[in-house]
Amino acid sequence: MTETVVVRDLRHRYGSTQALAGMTWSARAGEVTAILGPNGAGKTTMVEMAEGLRRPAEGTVRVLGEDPWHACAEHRARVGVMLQDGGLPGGTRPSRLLTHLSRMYAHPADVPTLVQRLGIGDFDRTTMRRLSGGQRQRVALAAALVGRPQVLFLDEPTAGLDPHARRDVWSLIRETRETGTTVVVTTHSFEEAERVADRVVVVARGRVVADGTVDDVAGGRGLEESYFSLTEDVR
Ligand SMILES: Nc1ncnc2c1ncn2[C@@H]1O[C@H](COP(=O)(O)OP(=O)(O)OP(=O)(O)O)[C@@H](O)[C@H]1O
Repeated sequence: MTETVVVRDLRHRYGSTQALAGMTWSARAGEVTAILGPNGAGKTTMVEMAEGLRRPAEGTVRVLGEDPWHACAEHRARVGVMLQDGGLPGGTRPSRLLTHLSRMYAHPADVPTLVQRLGIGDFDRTTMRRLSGGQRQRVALAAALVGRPQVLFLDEPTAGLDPHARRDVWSLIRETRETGTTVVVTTHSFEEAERVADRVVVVARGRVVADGTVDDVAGGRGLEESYFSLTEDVR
């Protein structure tokens, strides 16, 4: 299987904080890779580098074979991004925004289908700024999917969602993987990792401390227990 996201020996400091201390992992096409790790472990910093939003001080990132920092518009159109804070304009209504975004792509997803799958129709007459956190989260996910990306980065996609919405998002993630997309999900939820991930990367203090299938990392004692022993010294 093709490795479509490759992170090699990434190092990065913010002043005296060593955010990344030699981070190495990769993700493959048609698989969901979950990145788990305590607050401050370096997940967001690393994902921002893979998205081309931040330039690594040292090390390399390749997404679909290219350096995301120097990538052209065509490359960026093949990568879907869902950020924690959404970054979506406040004055528009969800479907209008998604239709607008879909016109930026040559082969977009069908907006009414996305709206229906993510239950956006229930609040589609409300402007973005008046939506609840969970509703905004669903629109942010739809915005990441609308270009039918080959690589999809999801930063805590179900944080703050109710159980029904969480289940819908998980099935959408699995369906997206079935189309051959590489999905990279950062999460604090063991349940999420167990339900959607093919591979799990556990990070702590800017390094990978475990990497493999969910079963590999769980090591017969459950993902949660294994995670606590892997990251014990961090707190
Ligand atoms: N812009 C910044 N300036 C200074 N320090 C930063 C900046 N961004 C992150 N850091 C620090 O770098 C470290 C890694 O942060 P990062 O946000 O990458 O972690 P994370 O694993 O995504 O955490 P969380 O689970 O809380 O989202 C933390 O110690 C954080 O305080």
